[in-house]
Amino acid sequence: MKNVLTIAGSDCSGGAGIQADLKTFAAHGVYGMSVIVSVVAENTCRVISIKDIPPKSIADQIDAVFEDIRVDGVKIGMLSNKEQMKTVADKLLQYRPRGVVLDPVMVAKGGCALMHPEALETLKKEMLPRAFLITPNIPEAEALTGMKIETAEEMKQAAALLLKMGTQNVLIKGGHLSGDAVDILYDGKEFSAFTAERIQTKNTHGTGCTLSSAIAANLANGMGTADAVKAAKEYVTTAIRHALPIGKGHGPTNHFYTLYQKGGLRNAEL
Ligand SMILES: Nc1ncnc2c1ncn2[C@@H]1O[C@H](COP(=O)(O)OP(=O)(O)OP(=O)(O)O)[C@@H](O)[C@H]1O
Ligand SMILES: Cc1ncc(CO)c(N)n1
Repeated sequence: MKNVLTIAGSDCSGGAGIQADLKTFAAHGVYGMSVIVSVVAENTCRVISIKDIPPKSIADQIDAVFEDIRVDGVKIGMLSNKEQMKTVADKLLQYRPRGVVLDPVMVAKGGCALMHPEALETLKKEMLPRAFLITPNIPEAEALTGMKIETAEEMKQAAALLLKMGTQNVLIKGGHLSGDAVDILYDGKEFSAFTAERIQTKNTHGTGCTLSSAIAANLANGMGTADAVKAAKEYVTTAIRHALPIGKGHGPTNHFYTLYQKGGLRNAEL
């Protein structure tokens, strides 16, 4: 079995962050581990408070994992501030794990900032060059490039700019545009589009976390980059189509449906 680590924030309501990542890992048959960088008191409606974990504790958690266990893949989500980013970047340089998928989380669904805006430059300089693949949504790609992105052509231009910042692959997610949900992958040589029909639902809490974790798990399981993204896109589309009407706001993605279809769950009520 492959071992995959998520470095991200905790969502106590279970729909996004570390909790979404670990559920996604389990559904992909990989052994999940977690380094918590921030405790976010949030639910499907709002963020109540954010408690950042001190950099020393983040470094210790990363050491605890790497000194003992082979790490076959890493997903990085919410990083709240510059110091946390520098700490994680240093540890990535020290341990040099393969297949780092960086989801540059900036803002929660309801509009609450999960990253301090002044950390943007550190994200660009310290984190992007350490990533095998980054998965920004449209507003994140706009913040990172300074471009306005409204069309597939502009997504491609932004992806090319992001690649120049040092990451090896870029997947810009089109969830925030209208029409089909089209994500565009750029590996420095060619662009590939991954298209899914847009599902009419308000239950989209944790979609980005689900997608990036599924990609990290697929890469760890030995898939090539485009195949890993294709399979992850199919996974997240199914997880949104069958999203759970839990909570009063944006309900979470469903990590059980694919397993259930394959007969992998008994006595589950879906
Ligand atoms: N309504 C939808 N129907 C189908 N696919 C969707 C829908 N909304 C988002 N997606 C897809 O879900 C994935 C996550 O994209 P999205 O742009 O929502 O990420 P995000 O904004 O980072 O999510 P998060 O809420 O976790 O921060 C992408 O593959 C996107 O195309
Ligand atoms: C902890 C956490 N990470 C990421 C997101 C973005 O979905 C969120 N809402 N909460």
